[in-house]
Amino acid sequence: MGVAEPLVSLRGIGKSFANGVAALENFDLDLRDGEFLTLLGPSGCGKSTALRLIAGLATPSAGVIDWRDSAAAHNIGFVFQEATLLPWADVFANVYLPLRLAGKTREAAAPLVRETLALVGLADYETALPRQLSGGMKMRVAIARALVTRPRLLLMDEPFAALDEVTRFRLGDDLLAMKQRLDTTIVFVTHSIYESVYLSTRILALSARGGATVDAIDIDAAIARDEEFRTSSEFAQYCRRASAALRCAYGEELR
Ligand SMILES: Nc1ncnc2c1ncn2[C@@H]1O[C@H](COP(=O)(O)OP(=O)(O)OP(=O)(O)O)[C@@H](O)[C@H]1O
Repeated sequence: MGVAEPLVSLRGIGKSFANGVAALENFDLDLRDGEFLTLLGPSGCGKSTALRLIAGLATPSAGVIDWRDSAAAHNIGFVFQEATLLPWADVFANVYLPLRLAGKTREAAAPLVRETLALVGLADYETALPRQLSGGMKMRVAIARALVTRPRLLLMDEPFAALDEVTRFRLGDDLLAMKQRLDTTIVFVTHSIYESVYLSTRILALSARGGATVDAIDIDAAIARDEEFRTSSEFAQYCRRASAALRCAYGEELR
């Protein structure tokens, strides 16, 4: 992958709350089109706040968010740690929801909903209710719901944190396949160094206070993300660097 133009640029972003907490101070980010960017950092360093600002769910107290393509700004997928499905609605209805809100009829939306369910491996579960699904399957529905509008940008806030490790690995692999198929840019938040190295093309390690970037780690996008990579010395080296960056991000709190 060549050097791509930023999809969105954040410049000098500050975000303070009424209680006096400054979640972000002078935060800069150029999100490259097509990248898989992971924000890694201590609890409370402002990762979720950065996602919410990019999504337009919150407004910055300072700084500028500049979109190269305004259409991309208005079609963003968001996946949270909880799948947050409508419990009374079946899988089809949950995935159809964003299209329904956009005014599409069920008939018109059906091909896209079905294609998206197939993409996440749930083609046979259209009529299942959320309570009949495992945690991993619920998360697949949440991802399908986020992707059904074919957003250029997908924001994911610790989406796999509540899942067991094997499910996490599978979902990670499938997410990469979906990303490639749909050509989606992803910003991902995790506390897992291994997950960040395995999935990302770039990791930003953010400091405990104000979200300053303590390290930006580019991970060769050409590397195939598979078991061979997971057990390679290259993977171990990237993990060591990310781990050092995270220790640095915790700064004095660790001392
Ligand atoms: N609506 C709010 N009002 C007041 N303070 C807030 C609000 N939202 C976030 N904060 C504070 O801003 C700081 C950053 O929060 P944020 O959720 O962005 O961190 P995070 O890095 O995502 O944390 P975690 O890894 O624990 O999810 C925290 O100190 C948090 O308590």
